[in-house]
Amino acid sequence: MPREEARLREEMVQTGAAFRALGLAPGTSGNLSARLDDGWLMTPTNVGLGDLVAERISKLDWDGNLLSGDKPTKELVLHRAFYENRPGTGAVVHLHAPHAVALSCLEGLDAESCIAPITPYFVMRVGRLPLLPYFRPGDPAMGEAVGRVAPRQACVLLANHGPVVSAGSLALARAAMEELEETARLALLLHGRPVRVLGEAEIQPLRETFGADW
Ligand SMILES: O=C(O)[C@@H](O)C(=O)COP(=O)(O)O
Ligand SMILES: [Zn+2]
Repeated sequence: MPREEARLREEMVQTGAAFRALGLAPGTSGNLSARLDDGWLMTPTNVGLGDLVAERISKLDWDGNLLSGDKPTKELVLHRAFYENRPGTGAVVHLHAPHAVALSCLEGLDAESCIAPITPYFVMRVGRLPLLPYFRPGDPAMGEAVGRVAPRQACVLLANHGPVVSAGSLALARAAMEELEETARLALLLHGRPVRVLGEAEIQPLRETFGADW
């Protein structure tokens, strides 16, 4: 096995365990993927992210055919939507992180960006967070909807389901996901209160300096 593939498998195991330890991956929810030179690694379906085994992680070719490992996540279409529509995507993470899931169940969210720019770090790590409609998990239509926004947005929130984050690497996707969850917690804490959000003049230099995915 190529050294980079072996390294990525280990990184997926460690990342899954970290999400579980943080309480962001309850039960068998959530899935991770990472890009290889000749396809993708994806977490198997129905396996807790805290219980991943490196050799059993699914390896797929660019057509989505299983090359080795266990049956892949049912959200294959969701992950592919980012890889195929967002150049530079090196990893995709979907979790049922509790505050982000709670937020995804609220009525009346701004579908263009359902968390306001309340802190600079959210702007730098996540940027805008479009809310997509509810889809049954694994629904190919969800992949199509994600594919339409992926060229412009690195992260989305699926209504009544949870967040999906793409980034250049698994480490960056993890950082963005943790920031998204923390900001969702803050947004819920602040819900119903008058909130000062960052203005365009404050956001612009953050975009320029950190190249967030806007
Ligand atoms: O919500 C779902 O069913 C999936 O999105 C999920 O989080 C876990 O599915 P698998 O990756 O197929 O286990
Ligand atoms: Zn899910």
